[in-house]
Amino acid sequence: MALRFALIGCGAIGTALLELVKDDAGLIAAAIVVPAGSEADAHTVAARVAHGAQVLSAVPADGIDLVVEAAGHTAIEQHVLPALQRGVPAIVASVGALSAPGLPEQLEAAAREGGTQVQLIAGAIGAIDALAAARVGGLETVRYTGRKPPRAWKGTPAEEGRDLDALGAETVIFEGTARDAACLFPKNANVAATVSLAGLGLDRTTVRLIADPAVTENVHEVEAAGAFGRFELTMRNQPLAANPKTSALTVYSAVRALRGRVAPLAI
Ligand SMILES: NC(=O)C1=CN([C@@H]2O[C@H](COP(=O)(O)OP(=O)(O)OC[C@H]3O[C@@H](n4cnc5c(N)ncnc54)[C@H](OP(=O)(O)O)[C@@H]3O)[C@@H](O)[C@H]2O)C=CC1
Ligand SMILES: O=C([O-])CC(=O)C(=O)O
Repeated sequence: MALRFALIGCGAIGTALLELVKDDAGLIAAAIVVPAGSEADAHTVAARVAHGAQVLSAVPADGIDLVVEAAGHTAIEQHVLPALQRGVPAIVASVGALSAPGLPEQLEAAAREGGTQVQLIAGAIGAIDALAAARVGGLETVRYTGRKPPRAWKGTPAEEGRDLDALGAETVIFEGTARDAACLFPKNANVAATVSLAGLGLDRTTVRLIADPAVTENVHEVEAAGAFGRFELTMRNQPLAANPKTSALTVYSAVRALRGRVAPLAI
């Protein structure tokens, strides 16, 4: 039987995800959940790539096997927690939401109450498997650097005291913990939270965020060292045309997680 999923958020990630899975026999987009007042755009997307999906402002109480969150930090408390409590598993892209004190514990409690599980996807970053495995042996340092073109930092605290359009050279816009990065840059530093949750935690992972007029990609670097040895990872991700803050790889990561729920052999 096909898996009926509810997609939360129908922006750059959500729309691209629906396009990619529209012909998957094992997956049915049963519902698209968007904020009240934003239904019109979601109906247009549904008519194109998700026939039969209901457009709603909450996850339906029945008939949903899985929720896929691609909306933003607020959607975790609003939609993911109640779904988990009802026993519906969840795939989450807005990993930075877990920087809010208490939210990881609330997610765990909700999943336990519902006898289910919440899966945090790797999203725009790689080597999360290696990092999480390395943690078993003990990690010493984990450093993450996120570098994006200036336009990707529009609408964030990076604009305070500087004109992003006038940057002539790379500029460090944040240095600190993964927790503060994820909290201050909710649409740009989910990856910082993901790296930290897989590795040394939100308060011991050091983060630098850079606006760089010399790059066109979203460049993510991780340096990790511990009992396992060390690794250096560089990702040069293509941003989505629909949202320059978001890498296309995030969509593919969500699709991979979704397909992994029904594939007879998953990798
Ligand atoms: N893990 C990772 O590597 C990455 C994670 N992300 C996460 O994914 C999120 C979505 O990214 P992207 O698609 O590019 O963003 P967009 O802004 O393009 O789309 C967000 C969509 O979610 C909707 N939305 C916002 N809040 C809610 C809510 N509480 N409930 C339901 N729908 C909601 C928006 O509706 P409206 O337009 O009406 O506000 C919009 O349809 C980011 O905010 C970020 O948290 C992003 C990139 C990488
Ligand atoms: O998509 C990316 O390149 C990373 C991103 O926005 C995030 O970590 O929130």
